[in-house]
Amino acid sequence: MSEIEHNAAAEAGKKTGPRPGRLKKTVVMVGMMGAGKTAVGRALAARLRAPFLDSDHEIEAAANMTIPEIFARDGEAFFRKKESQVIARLLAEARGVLSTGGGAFLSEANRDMISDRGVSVWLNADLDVLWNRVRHRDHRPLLKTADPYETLKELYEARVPLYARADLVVRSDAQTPVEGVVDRVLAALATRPDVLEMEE
Ligand SMILES: Nc1ncnc2c1ncn2[C@@H]1O[C@H](COP(=O)(O)OP(=O)(O)OP(=O)(O)O)[C@@H](O)[C@H]1O
Ligand SMILES: O=C(O)C1=C[C@@H](O)[C@@H](O)[C@H](O)C1
Ligand SMILES: [Mg+2]
Repeated sequence: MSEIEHNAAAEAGKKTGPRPGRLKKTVVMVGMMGAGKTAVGRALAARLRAPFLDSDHEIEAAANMTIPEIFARDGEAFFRKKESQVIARLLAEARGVLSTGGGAFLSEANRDMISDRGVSVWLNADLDVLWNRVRHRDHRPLLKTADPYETLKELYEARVPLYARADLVVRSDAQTPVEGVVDRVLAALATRPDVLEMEE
């Protein structure tokens, strides 16, 4: 068999292997800002042909304000209340992929809702990777401090033990493109027939 034929056969073989099928629970992406919850969640939903939901986006749409505007006008506690309400609504409404905001999984009530109706996936990235992804953007109000790197580091260190309570952990590193991280999430979900049916 020529190399081209061999590659074609390998491709065809891949297509006949088990493929992701129906979602039985909502896949909930959790983790730090910049981990890729939105980018990976959207691409994962497309691969699963499932609805994509993003709690930050839904909060902004419902308030007709941006997240920095909500923090500035109403404060973080108000934002967190809205975030919990939106997550409850999205978990009840659709079965799909739900990307949360970076602080959503810190609340015990949110974690309980998520584990009742979904499966949580922590996208875990090293601090320097997170920093490189968030440093040039200014739409994250918690990083509007005199030393945003230090703030990100403090948030990271305080939050890691809580993110670690997620059902599944997937690495989101600097070398792996979004679709590669999606492959890792799918591989993790393939170990959970209670969440994702696989099709021959
Ligand atoms: N694996 C990756 N490879 C390259 N770029 C990535 C990867 N994952 C995320 N990014 C980029 O990093 C930036 C931050 O990603 P994203 O907005 O998805 O993070 P997030 O976890 O949703 O953050 P937040 O909690 O603030 O909503 C985006 O510009 C995104 O395209
Ligand atoms: O990490 C956080 O606490 C946040 C992350 C973003 O997704 C937004 O939800 C908001 O900027 C707060
Ligand atoms: Mg996001």
